[in-house]
Amino acid sequence: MRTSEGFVPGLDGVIAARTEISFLDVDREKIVIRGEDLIALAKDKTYFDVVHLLLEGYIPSQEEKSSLEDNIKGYYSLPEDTLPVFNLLPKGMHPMDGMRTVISLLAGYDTDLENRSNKENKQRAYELLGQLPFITVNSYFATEGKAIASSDESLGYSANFLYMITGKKPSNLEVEIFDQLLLLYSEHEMPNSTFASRVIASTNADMYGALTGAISSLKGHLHGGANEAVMYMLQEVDSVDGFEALIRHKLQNKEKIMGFGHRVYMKKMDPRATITKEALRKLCERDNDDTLLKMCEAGEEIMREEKGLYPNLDYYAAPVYWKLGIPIPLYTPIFFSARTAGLAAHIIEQHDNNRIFRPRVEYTGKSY
Ligand SMILES: CC(=O)SCCNC(=O)CCNC(=O)[C@H](O)C(C)(C)COP(=O)(O)OP(=O)(O)OC[C@H]1O[C@@H](n2cnc3c(N)ncnc32)[C@H](O)[C@@H]1OP(=O)(O)O
Ligand SMILES: O=C([O-])CC(=O)C(=O)O
Repeated sequence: MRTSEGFVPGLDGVIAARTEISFLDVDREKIVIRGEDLIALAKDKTYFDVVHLLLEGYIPSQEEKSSLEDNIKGYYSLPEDTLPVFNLLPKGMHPMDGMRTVISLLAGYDTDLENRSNKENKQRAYELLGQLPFITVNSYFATEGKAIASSDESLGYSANFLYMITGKKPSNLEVEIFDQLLLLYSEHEMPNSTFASRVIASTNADMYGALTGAISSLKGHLHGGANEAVMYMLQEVDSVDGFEALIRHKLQNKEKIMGFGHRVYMKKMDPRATITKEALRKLCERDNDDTLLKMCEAGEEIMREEKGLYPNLDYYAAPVYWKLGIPIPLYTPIFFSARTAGLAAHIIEQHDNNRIFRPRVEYTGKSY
């Protein structure tokens, strides 16, 4: 819908940036990242392949990937004097708000904060990616009143991330599935959070500021917060019949069902959801219990029949997180942590070729 003055509610379909980073090619069911298809990459590449692709522009060789992992491992911990801030986070605060606070604080530890060069920005992004598992997990633990967890540097990035969350050495299957989730969440063109970060970066604000804006955006239930909402909904019942009745009841009450619909995919399945559905199937097989899969499939069926709507990534990601033993308040923080690779690429691109965002309005106020 475009009004006579050119106003498009929600900027639906409006082109807001020229980018070399990514594009959703819905017709060809591809999520194009610097010329590669994320959906194809999800089958045989890892999160760090995509981190390298996003920040360096190409899929790394095995050697380049190992050196990237080693480099990022060097940033697993935070400056010692930032640690007390975790204890100051109020109990019961959502960890997304804790993360927003800690990332904001890190700006004060950047000795070259006003440097927006491509090289310096990339270095910042790598340091943050190294620090994010610590920030994510401990923002949750602190707000739960639990002791700070430390990293295990003998483990790979995804294995360590999962280990810090659960306190158990994860199996190969668990690491593979968790890494694939990080990869799938890493970048998605111009969602609200990416737009928010580019708008902030366009004032020449620093990366920490742009990322804290993105965290705030991503927390909302219409965006990243949906994965937590999906799991709370699944927990309301414990059977396929119960879930069907719940969804029908919500639809009758004209409630939105979390995990369905998407501004760009609209009446099509998010291709990432097909992959997470498969991951859920594997975890259900491992547990010899397919209740969660059957519940989700029943919800999918009702939404297709009643609304012509399909799952987005968050719908099947939620039960996958659950099966991996991850507490629900960490679902959106993990999304943000993975997405920092894509967000950083966008912030860097904005800084490298900037014009401040400053749109106009259609005035509907009192006459003057
Ligand atoms: C990884 C991610 O961040 S993906 C997004 C995660 N968010 C969610 O899962 C939240 C649920 N989904 C939604 O709220 C929406 O589909 C959004 C926010 C994702 C997209 O919003 P928009 O593009 O503005 O679509 P909009 O909300 O206008 O929906 C269009 C129509 O479909 C309906 N609709 C859209 N999503 C849903 C839903 N999940 N449940 C029920 N109805 C829905 C709307 O009510 C509207 O119906 P109407 O035309 O009769 O009024
Ligand atoms: O693209 C969007 O609007 C939301 C989304 O799926 C994502 O950020 O992964």
